[in-house]
Amino acid sequence: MDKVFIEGLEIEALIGIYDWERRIRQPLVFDIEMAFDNRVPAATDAIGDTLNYKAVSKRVIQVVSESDYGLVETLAEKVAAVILDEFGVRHVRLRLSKPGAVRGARSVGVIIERPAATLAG
Ligand SMILES: Nc1nc2c(c(=O)[nH]1)N=C([C@H](O)[C@@H](O)CO)CN2
Repeated sequence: MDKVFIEGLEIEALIGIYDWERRIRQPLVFDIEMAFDNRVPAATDAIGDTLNYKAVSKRVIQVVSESDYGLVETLAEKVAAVILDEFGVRHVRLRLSKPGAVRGARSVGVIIERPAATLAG
């Protein structure tokens, strides 16, 4: 399956389980891979036929900027759900990095893969 990806999308967020983290905003970095059949936009050369990575990026920035969670797991799940629900994506792989969270580590975080919910019946 083809993919559309967004790499290294840095967004400041209110995130963390400790008191000091509730008082600041911290940088998060998103790497997102979305399954999409790119043959149609390749044939038409029309932006309207694409999974528009700029539109997805803008929506992710909005969701993350307005979010307020303790765990990166919770935020990753929320962002994945928005991509699947609002952009008609059938499968998403999302890596959420929290650089600087652990001294000595370049980064920490989570990687999740979620298929779109299949309809019963
Ligand atoms: N699996 C996780 N472990 C930790 C998280 C998290 O969100 N998921 N968060 C923290 C703290 O907020 C940390 O980032 C502060 O340095 C610790 N472990």
